[in-house]
Amino acid sequence: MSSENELPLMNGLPRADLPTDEPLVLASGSPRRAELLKSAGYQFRIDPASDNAECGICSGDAAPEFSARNAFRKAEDVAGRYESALVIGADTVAWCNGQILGKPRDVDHAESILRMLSGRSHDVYTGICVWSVKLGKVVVEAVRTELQMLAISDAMLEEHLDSMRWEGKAGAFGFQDGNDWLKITGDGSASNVVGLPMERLKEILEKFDSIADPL
Ligand SMILES: Cc1cn([C@H]2C[C@H](O)[C@@H](COP(=O)(O)OP(=O)(O)OP(=O)(O)O)O2)c(=O)[nH]c1=O
Repeated sequence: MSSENELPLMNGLPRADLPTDEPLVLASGSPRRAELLKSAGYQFRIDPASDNAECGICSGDAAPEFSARNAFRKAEDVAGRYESALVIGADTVAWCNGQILGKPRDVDHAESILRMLSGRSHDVYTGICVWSVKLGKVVVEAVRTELQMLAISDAMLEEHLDSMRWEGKAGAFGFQDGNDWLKITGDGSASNVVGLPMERLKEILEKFDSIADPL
């Protein structure tokens, strides 16, 4: 087990009964999402969406719409593989100063993202899509968590970049990595920052029949 899995935010995660008898499928290759679902006690299989299911960042996109759209597209891609499945798609981005900050392309990109976030308040949005193939119904939305990044010194930045903990993570940081320069402000969800809003997922599953839209 990695140290990421031992963080308190992975404990006591809420879980709901599924709204249909379909098998639960996580349409994501993110190890964090799998860990969150597993820690909450869900039984599921992992079947990541194809890389081309996601659309890239276009100018004018805002993070809530962008993350919800990509969560939908990932779920749609995977739902097409099943006769019966309750598919969860998700997409996480940081949002600062009107810019969407996704996963860094390389270390230079990670550095420029972190220099932008340093000392600033910003948001993390996770788009979530729950798709019932059998019912032909879907819920798609975006959940926001507000964070404050303290000013990071050059030495802290260098240590973080050298550690490679930025890799594959939106905003070039892992909240779960326990950096003391990152704080959630307000009552936002930590699991949302790490890739799946577990509290909202529980509500979506509980209310699925009444809130899901027909496809
Ligand atoms: C902000 C933040 C993001 N992340 C991760 C969650 C996601 O894995 C990743 C954002 O990339 P995503 O494109 O949302 O997901 P992914 O590429 O990892 O997986 P898939 O497309 O198959 O669903 O950043 C953290 O682990 N910690 C954090 O604090």
